[in-house]
Amino acid sequence: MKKMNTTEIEKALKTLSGWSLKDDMIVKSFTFEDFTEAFSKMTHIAFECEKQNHHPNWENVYNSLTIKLNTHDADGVTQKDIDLATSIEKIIGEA
Ligand SMILES: C[C@H](O)[C@H](O)[C@H]1CNC2=NC(N)=NC(=O)C2=N1
Repeated sequence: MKKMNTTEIEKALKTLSGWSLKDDMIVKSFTFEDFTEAFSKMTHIAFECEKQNHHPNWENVYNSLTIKLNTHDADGVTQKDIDLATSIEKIIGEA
């Protein structure tokens, strides 16, 4: 899949909320009520990642979660990252 340029990425990020471009990755941090909620969301996200065969770089510290997405083969951001970020937004928005 083709690596997107900065203009294309910034345009795509306008369809999402709170994601930014940093070091050739799209990044967002989330804060949850507690570790149980954070890990529950991570589990849900993990199943979606398997479906899409696209996986995050992420860091969880207690109730916080930082997700960074890129595409290894393209060495940058592709539509696959935008699609996964869109799915993650949906999952986080669910009760
Ligand atoms: C072989 C397999 O398709 C690849 O390693 C997949 C798996 N998950 C992936 N996840 C992410 N974020 N980027 C990739 O390029 C990627 N590639």
